[in-house]
Amino acid sequence: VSGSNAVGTGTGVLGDTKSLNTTLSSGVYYLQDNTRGSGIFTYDMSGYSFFPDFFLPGSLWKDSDNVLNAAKDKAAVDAHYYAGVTYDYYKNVFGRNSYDNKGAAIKSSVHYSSNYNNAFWNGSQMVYGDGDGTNFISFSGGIDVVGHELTHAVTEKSSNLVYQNESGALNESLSDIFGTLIEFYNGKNPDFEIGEDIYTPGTAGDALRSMSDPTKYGYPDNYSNRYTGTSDNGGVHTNSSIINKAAYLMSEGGTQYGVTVPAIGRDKMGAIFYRANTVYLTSNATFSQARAAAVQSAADLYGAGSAEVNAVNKAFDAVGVQ
Ligand SMILES: O=C(O)[C@H](CCc1ccccc1)CC1(C(=O)N[C@@H](Cc2c[nH]c3ccccc23)C(=O)O)CCCC1
Ligand SMILES: [Ca+2]
Ligand SMILES: [Ca+2]
Ligand SMILES: [Zn+2]
Repeated sequence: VSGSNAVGTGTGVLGDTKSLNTTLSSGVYYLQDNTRGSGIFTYDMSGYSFFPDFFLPGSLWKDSDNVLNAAKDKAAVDAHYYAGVTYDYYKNVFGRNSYDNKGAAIKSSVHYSSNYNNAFWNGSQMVYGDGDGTNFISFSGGIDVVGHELTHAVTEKSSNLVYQNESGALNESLSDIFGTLIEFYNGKNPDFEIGEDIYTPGTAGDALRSMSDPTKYGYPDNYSNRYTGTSDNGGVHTNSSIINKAAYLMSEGGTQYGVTVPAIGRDKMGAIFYRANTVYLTSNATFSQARAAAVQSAADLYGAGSAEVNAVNKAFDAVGVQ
């Protein structure tokens, strides 16, 4: 909508208060943030569940008084706010202006379908379900989930890794890696777990995946244990854990299968994977090619004989990827 910039307040999925960039138009406030790129727009799908995709994005979220503290507001508040944090991360850390580096408008829809236990990037926008309330709560309540989804858009505009088999697992891992780095950038209860804030509200301390110990949830932490079947596009959400573990080891250090990896920290790990995604990886990249891309990226950034290059090699050794 066309109108004037406003700042509202809202309550998020976890009950936390945050300020929101909104737009005032004809006496109505909209979740339209004009301060970032071509804007961040958050829409309402109202739980409509009959062929919902046909109705995306839904209607631009409107509010009467710029105070979004009702129960149905929470998912919209977090989708809007965390999209802004994700925009800020890519802009401030890598100088990237939105997911296309050309300031593309960022669109999110919440209350997708009914009891929808997932979230996704559909090629044009982010879409969030509310969960069934037992297995999941509203997916936009997880900043690592929001960062994960928007990173699919970054990857699409960069390496464009094909969403199946090893390239698909790399695609998935990049989304978990940057979803996590965005969670650390935001600074609230950051961890190397995925989806912990929106998974099983009745159970504390669990998550969808763990980058620090994928085996906690039955996922592989080495190439020899990779899934080679066809479900989930060839196990893209399973084999991603192998690369996730390598990224974790690079960042935090550690030893597995007799290989010790020295820590280089989150920021350098992020810089290496960002350069790999935007400069070296091609759409059909294998895990082995990802190792080469990460090594080359580290060499470009820190020098051929650097401790960073050594850490990258050791990390991929530790997960059995040559
Ligand atoms: O973006 C993605 O990779 C996932 C998108 C999945 C999807 C793809 C196509 C159409 C609909 C949904 C969504 C997320 C995901 O990892 N989903 C996993 C785990 C999962 C979420 N809800 C589930 C319900 C049942 C089983 C598994 C799941 C999956 O779809 O496998 C990413 C972060 C959290 C949710
Ligand atoms: Ca997390
Ligand atoms: Ca839980
Ligand atoms: Zn994903």
